[in-house]
Amino acid sequence: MPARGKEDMASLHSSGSPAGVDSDQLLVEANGSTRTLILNRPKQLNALSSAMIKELLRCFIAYQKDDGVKLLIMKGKGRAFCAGGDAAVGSQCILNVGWKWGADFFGNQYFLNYIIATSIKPQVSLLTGIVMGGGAGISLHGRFRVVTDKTVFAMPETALGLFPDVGASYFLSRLPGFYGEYVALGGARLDGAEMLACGLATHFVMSNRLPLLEESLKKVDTSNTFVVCGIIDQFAEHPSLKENSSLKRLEIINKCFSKRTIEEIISALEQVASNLVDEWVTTTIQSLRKASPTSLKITLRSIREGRTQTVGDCLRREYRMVCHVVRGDFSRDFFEGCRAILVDKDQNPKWMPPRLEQVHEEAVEQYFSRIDDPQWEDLNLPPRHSHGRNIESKL
Ligand SMILES: CC(C)(COP(=O)(O)OP(=O)(O)OC[C@H]1O[C@@H](n2cnc3c(N)ncnc32)[C@H](O)[C@@H]1OP(=O)(O)O)[C@@H](O)C(=O)NCCC(=O)NCCSC(=O)/C=C/c1ccc(O)cc1
Repeated sequence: MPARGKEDMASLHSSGSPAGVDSDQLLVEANGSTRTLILNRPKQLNALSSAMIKELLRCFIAYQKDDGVKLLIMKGKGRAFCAGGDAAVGSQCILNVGWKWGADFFGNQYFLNYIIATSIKPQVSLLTGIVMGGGAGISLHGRFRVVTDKTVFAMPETALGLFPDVGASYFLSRLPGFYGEYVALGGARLDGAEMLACGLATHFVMSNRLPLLEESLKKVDTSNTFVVCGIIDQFAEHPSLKENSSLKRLEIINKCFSKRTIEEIISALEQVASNLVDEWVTTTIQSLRKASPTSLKITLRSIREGRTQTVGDCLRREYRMVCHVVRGDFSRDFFEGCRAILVDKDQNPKWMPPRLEQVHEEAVEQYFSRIDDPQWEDLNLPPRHSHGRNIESKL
């Protein structure tokens, strides 16, 4: 993985396709001083390819220095905003080319997440439809996150043998109480109203009004966030939480997901289930039982560490973790998860080790260590000013 100490784009095109090839996967519309970036792989639910990540990075870096660009709008074509990194192609490339392909893919993606988190130009993401994994990474670090009545958000990586990355240990660990642990471990799906209430989203707009909002935003000629916020406010609504919303169970979530270990979390949930008939508790226990035991343990530690770290620290730590995952150093659950969920689609992954008690503390510890390879380097992120904690719960 090349160092990223400078915002140097030369290395970004060294290992992938030449600039311009696959460029239809990301469309860019210019209107005055706004740029609309459109993810354009609707058949794959806009899953992020290596080419898309490089092109997004090129755009973001160019816009930071371009006085003619004042506002960025990000959206997806079709029924999804973005269902994550392209794990189907990615896992095959890693198997065929080697783990360094994966390290390069994730290094570029996390660098993009960092540039977004520290961007001096405001970004408005129009999050309608599916927003998962890498899709959250390219939007939730930005200043404005607009959700709709059609938004379905999740960080489902523990079901895939991975862990919530793209800076999720930063943005999930800042949610109210232990809601972040709940969302990260069980891959729970949140709707637009829930995202707004917990602070992942900044605005809720009905999906049929998004085209009008977009037209208004395209006329913006300033980077002033108060002005941009004022425009979105004109379209925004304050939806109520559904009766079965997980946010109405925050007391239970805090009690159970604050436990020190996964085993204790599950046992606390089982205790609740024995005294309360609530489908939500049963579903939550089932999701945890179905996920990769290794993923669950490294995820819990990642979210806990993220609570006190900067976004850059979180991404650097996640990069170490993901390099161990793609090397298959301690477990090959990621490859098995991609096979079961995205390639063969039998939905029946065989995790190894299969049981929580077989994932020992020493194995978890190793995911947080440097990679034992003389050519490997930590993710090198340039010092930049973050626009800070912008997760504001409305509970
Ligand atoms: C619930 C979904 C989002 C929608 O379900 P659906 O409405 O029934 O639609 P389909 O599942 O039929 O999806 C339509 C198409 O999009 C494809 N797709 C849908 N998400 C994806 C997707 N993340 N990737 C690659 N094709 C996809 C999906 O395989 C399918 O392709 P095809 O069968 O050829 O029509 C479902 O597709 C789904 O669970 N997707 C996986 C979402 C997910 O776990 N995302 C976050 C984790 S992804 C991640 O962490 C990345 C890892 C990665 C690791 C290494 C790398 O090198 C690169 C990346």
